[in-house]
Amino acid sequence: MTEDRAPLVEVRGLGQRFRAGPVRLFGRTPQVVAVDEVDLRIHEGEVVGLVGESGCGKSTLGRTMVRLFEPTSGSITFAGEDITHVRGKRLRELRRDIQFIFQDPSSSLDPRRRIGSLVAEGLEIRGGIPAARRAEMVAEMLDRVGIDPGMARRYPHELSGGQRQRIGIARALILRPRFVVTDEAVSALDLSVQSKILNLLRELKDELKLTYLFISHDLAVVHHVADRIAVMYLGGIVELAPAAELHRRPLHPYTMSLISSIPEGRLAGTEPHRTVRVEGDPPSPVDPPSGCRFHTRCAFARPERCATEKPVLRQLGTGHSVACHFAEEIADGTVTARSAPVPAGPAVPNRTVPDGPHDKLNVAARQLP
Ligand SMILES: Nc1ncnc2c1ncn2[C@@H]1O[C@H](COP(=O)(O)OP(=O)(O)OP(=O)(O)O)[C@@H](O)[C@H]1O
Repeated sequence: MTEDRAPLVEVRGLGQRFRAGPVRLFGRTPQVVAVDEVDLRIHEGEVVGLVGESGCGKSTLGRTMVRLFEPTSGSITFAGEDITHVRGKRLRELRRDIQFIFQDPSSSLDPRRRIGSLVAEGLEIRGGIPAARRAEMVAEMLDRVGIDPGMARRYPHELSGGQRQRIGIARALILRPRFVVTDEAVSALDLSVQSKILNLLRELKDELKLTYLFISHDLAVVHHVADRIAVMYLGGIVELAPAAELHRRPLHPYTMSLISSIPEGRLAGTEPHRTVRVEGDPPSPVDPPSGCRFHTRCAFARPERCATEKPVLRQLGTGHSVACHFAEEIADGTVTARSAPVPAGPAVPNRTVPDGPHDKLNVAARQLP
C-alpha cells in the first residue's frame, strides 16, 4: 500500500479510558485503559484487519474511530477533517460517510420493526427522500445483499442468522458510506455462512468503493479479507503489516503465538515458521504491566529492558512495523526464548518449517514468572 497519499482515516495517539468502578473521593479512581496511544492510517479502498484476544480493545478502538465514543485523548481525522470532538449536526452528517456493522445483528435490529423499515431507517433520518424512492432504494439494497426484496415485510425473527447479518449490512450501506467498521461481523455465524458473508463484504467493497476496518479475534478470517493487518494487545497495536507479509514473517512474539494457534489448513498458502505458545490470560487493563505490556507472557522477554521501557511501534520493513525491543534479534536468533520444557500436556505438533533464520526458533513459550 502506498503510504505517501493522504489516508482516508487517520488516528494519532488515540486513547480511550473508562472508569472502572465508583468515583473515589480520595486517591485515583481506577480506570480501564481500553485503547492506549494508537496511531493508525487507513487509505481509501483499503481493508485493514484488526486482531487480538477478547478484551484487548478492538471494539473500543473501532467504536471510537467512528465516533460512537468520544476519545479521551489523541485525534481522529476523516477525509482531511478533524472529527475528534465533532458533535450535534456535524456528527449526524458524518453517519452518512462512516458506518458500523455489529457482531450480533439480532441485538441491533429492533424486533418490532419490519425488515424494510429497518433498512430504510438511515434514509428516514437523513430526510428529503420521497417515500416511493426510499422503498426503491431499500429494494435495491436488499437485492444487493442477497435478500429477496419481497421479504421487506418480514420481521427479524423470521430470518436466519446469516440473513439477519445481511440486513445489518444493508442498514449500514444504504447511505453509501465511505468508511465502514465491521466488528466480529461473522463470528456468530456457522463456518459455511461466514464465507458467504465475507465474500459479500468483499464484493460490496469493490462495487461501492468502500474502505473497511475489519475487526475479528480470528486471524484466519482476517487473513481472507484484509490488505493489511494490525495486531492489538492490551490496548496497543504491537504489529502492523501487509497481510501476506504478517503471515510470512511475523516479528512480534504475540503475533507468532496467534499464528501458531491457527489450526493447520485454515491459512491457505502459508506455513508457520515456528510454534510460539502464550499461556495464561491477558493482564487486567485496569493495572497494565509496566514497560512492554506483553512482557509478562513473552518467552523472549528480557525483564531488565522489557519490564521497564515501553517499546514504540517502529518500521522494520516496507509497511511492516513492530513494537518489540528485540524483534531483529528474535528474527535472527540472537535472542532466544527463555524456554523451559513445555509443561506436560499434548505436544505442540512441529510443522514443516521452511529454510531460514526462523528455523532456530521453533519454541514453545511458557508463562514467565
Ligand atoms: N463502556 C465500558 N465501560 C467500562 N469498560 C469498558 C467499556 N467498554 C469496554 N470496556 C473494557 O475495555 C476493555 C476493552 O474492551 P473491548 O470490548 O474494546 O475489547 P475487544 O478486544 O473488542 O474484546 P471483545 O471481542 O471481547 O469485545 C475491556 O477490558 C472491557 O472490559
